[in-house]
Amino acid sequence: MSNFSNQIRASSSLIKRLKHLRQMSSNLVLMQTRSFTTTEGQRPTMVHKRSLDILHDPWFNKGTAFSMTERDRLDLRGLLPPNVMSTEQQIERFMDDLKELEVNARDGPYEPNALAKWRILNRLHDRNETMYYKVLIANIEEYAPIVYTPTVGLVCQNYSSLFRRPRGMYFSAADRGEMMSMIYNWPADQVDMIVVTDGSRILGLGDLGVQGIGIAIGKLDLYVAAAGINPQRVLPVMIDVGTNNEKLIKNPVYLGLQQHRLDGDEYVAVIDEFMNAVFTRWPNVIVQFEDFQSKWAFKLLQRYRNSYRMFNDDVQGTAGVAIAGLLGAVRAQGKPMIDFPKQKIVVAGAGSAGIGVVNAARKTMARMLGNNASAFESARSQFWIVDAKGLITEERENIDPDATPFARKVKETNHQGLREGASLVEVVQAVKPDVLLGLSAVGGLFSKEVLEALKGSTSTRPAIFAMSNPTTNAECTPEEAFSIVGENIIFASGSPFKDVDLGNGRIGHCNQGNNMYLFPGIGLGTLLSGSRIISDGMLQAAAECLAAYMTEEEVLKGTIYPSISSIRDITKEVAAAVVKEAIEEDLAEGYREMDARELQKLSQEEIVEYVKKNMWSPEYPTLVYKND
Ligand SMILES: NC(=O)C1=CN([C@@H]2O[C@H](COP(=O)(O)OP(=O)(O)OC[C@H]3O[C@@H](n4cnc5c(N)ncnc54)[C@H](O)[C@@H]3O)[C@@H](O)[C@H]2O)C=CC1
Ligand SMILES: CC(=O)C(=O)O
Ligand SMILES: [Mg+2]
Repeated sequence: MSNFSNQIRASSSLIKRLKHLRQMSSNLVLMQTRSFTTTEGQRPTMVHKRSLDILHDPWFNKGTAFSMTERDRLDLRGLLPPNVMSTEQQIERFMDDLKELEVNARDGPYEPNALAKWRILNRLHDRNETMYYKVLIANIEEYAPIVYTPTVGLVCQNYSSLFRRPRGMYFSAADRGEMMSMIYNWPADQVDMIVVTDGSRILGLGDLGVQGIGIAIGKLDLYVAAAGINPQRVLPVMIDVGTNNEKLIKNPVYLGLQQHRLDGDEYVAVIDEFMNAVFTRWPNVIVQFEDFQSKWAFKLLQRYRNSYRMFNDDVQGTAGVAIAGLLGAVRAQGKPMIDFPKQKIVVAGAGSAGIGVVNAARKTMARMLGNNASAFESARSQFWIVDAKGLITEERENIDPDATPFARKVKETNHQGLREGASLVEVVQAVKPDVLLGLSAVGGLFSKEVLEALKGSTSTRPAIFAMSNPTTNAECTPEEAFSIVGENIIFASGSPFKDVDLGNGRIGHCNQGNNMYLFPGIGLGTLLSGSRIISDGMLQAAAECLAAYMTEEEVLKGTIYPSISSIRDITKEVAAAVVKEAIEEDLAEGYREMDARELQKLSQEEIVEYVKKNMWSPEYPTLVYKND
């Protein structure tokens, strides 16, 4: 009997509790409903979350509509693009995107499936990082062109409408004086790798302002997939100092600051503040500068490279990849690498990438010639640089200081029948180069006339590097190169192209000459060596490792770069070469339990093993709840 009455008592108290809970939840729904039909003077909604947890909660997330005071109150500052939007603007942006998708799906002005694939992959990235990277690694050949060049270019061009869930951090000109506290809004305690851009020159697509964050995200995808950097420890960063792209300034749904770019000391002060903030919070982080316009790329590199762990991928990564390819082209002619200083090289483009390549190639030649002043001078004379104004000579007015060392001397140009501003065709006709290398961002620059002129090359196997990105900016296609110059050429492009069918079972091989073969290994090697800076020697070791990766048989067949399907293996080797060089230069300070003394003791094989062991792989860990 007493048992029975106990049960009655228990169930009536349970019913009371349930009623109470139901009342509470309907109050909550009421509060939430009210908070979403905002009216002035309305009671606020209490949230027990902060930072990314709010942005990832569909109940509370307002995306770009969070006001600046809310961003400050909820630790959201820096986690969203700087432009605060109204609900109407958000809906306009969303509808634009929806309609764009319909247009793309109907007539495919670019590559409609590529963008659709990016959207699907991006959603997977937001839902489940482990699965995302498993898919990416297993299908890298198919999906690198989606998360990286060329599709990432299209993504950046359309980022204001594609933007859904924020990824990475945004620092803007309006955040001056606040960055040191903002950096602590990032939820991860440790960050190993940052890719930062100011959006001023995204691939060959020009100034895309805040939308350039897409390139930082794409590069970090390769850091995870190729170098095995833990995805919880990467951080894409956009420094929004405005944009000089008038279309974006006028676009009502643009996500960034709608003002012209800061310049001069004001600009440098913003970048300085950012560098100070990130290295204060994460002293061991590595910062890769990406797609900064040439004007700032070199200056910032010189400013920071001796005091911070940083490098500029467009200047230094591209240079290393080009050198590996140029050495491969020498071997493909059946000559030893040491013949490299005899190569005549015409370069179209004198920006961060072009000048980066000629500087590094000149140093490589000089080293092969004895590494003295006369070797350095002699190496200079192997390069002809053509920019938007034609051949660069001493007679150029207002010559860019970075190009000055390569300006041809008047007596040399006279001797060759050339002159200041000579066209690319004239230069190729007169020089008869072994190599024609394009980093101009001008699609089709290697026209029929230019390629016809290259048929006069004195090389037994002329090499064409159409390295500009994305695909439409390539200086020529492999079909044009093989059909006009001949089947015996070496061809490489920055974005992927298919091999060319030359008939009768013969294939014209299309290499991808892209800094993706080096930057992941440079970053990983620097991290695992614990080097405080990234030295020229470490970059050179990376380039030489890539050059040596290809066998004699492969280069003779015209394959001077590896297939992207082996990028994880190449990256491991490149990283090991970087670690070894850092040890030899006495820069290595160690990483975690591997201190500097332990590193010194490692053999070549042990270094490779050490690198391999520290590469993250996408496997689900067992999760256990811990109440801190
Ligand atoms: N394959 C790869 O790994 C990489 C490719 N790139 C590509 O290189 C290109 C250039 O990048 P940056 O040097 O940073 O750009 P930039 O804008 O600083 O330089 C472009 C250069 O091309 C020159 N140019 C323009 N029109 C020309 C013409 N008609 N003839 C000859 N030269 C001309 C300009 O005067 C300038 O010197 C971009 O398309 C970029 O995507 C950059 C880095 C890596
Ligand atoms: C590949 C690369 O870094 C660029 O095109 O800028
Ligand atoms: Mg770049």
